[in-house]
Amino acid sequence: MKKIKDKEFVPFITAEAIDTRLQEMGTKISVDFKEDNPVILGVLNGAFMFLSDLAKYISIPAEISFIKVSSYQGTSSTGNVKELIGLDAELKGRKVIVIEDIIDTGLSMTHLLKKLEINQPSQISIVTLLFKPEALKHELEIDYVGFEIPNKFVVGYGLDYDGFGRNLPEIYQLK
Ligand SMILES: O=P(O)(O)OC[C@H]1O[C@H](OP(=O)(O)OP(=O)(O)O)[C@H](O)[C@@H]1O
Ligand SMILES: Nc1nc2[nH]cnc2c(=O)[nH]1
Repeated sequence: MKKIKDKEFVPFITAEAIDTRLQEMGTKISVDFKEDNPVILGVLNGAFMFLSDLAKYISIPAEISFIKVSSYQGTSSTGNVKELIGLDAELKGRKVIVIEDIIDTGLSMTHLLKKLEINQPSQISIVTLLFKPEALKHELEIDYVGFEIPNKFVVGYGLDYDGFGRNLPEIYQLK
């Protein structure tokens, strides 16, 4: 059991299970983008730990950068998504790989894709560590999913509850 602020969380995905899955994902991405010099864009804040660990298993030349969009406060969606900030890589004609920690309703990713498309990349692929199929409200084609999970709030491994819990090396589920 893990108490974060006022809520209790139970262990859900171990650090070992995450590492094993990241090896598989990194290997697949390395094969699929071998010739492409892709631009890998991590979505802050949540994806910082996922991308830093995943990147170690990506063995091909790739540009890595981070961008930021935010829509969540506490444990439920506020529905309003902020602007995209921090995009410094040239995307025109390039293959872009977007790295998210979680796709829940799909609102953030839908919004982000619209913003990225303005920059005319040749392709955008979506990678997410966690995906809640039951929560999805916006149609999305997700190319690489680490774990499909039930529609329950999770923290750890980059994911926060009110800013806390991101540093936990494993993932916990709301009790
Ligand atoms: O599919 P959705 O329902 O839109 O939810 C997913 C989004 O929520 C989280 O970000 P958040 O806005 O909490 O920002 P953070 O990454 O800084 O924690 C997560 O990183 C995704 O971007
Ligand atoms: N921490 C956290 N952020 C989210 N953003 C969307 N869904 C979630 C979730 O389950 N946990």
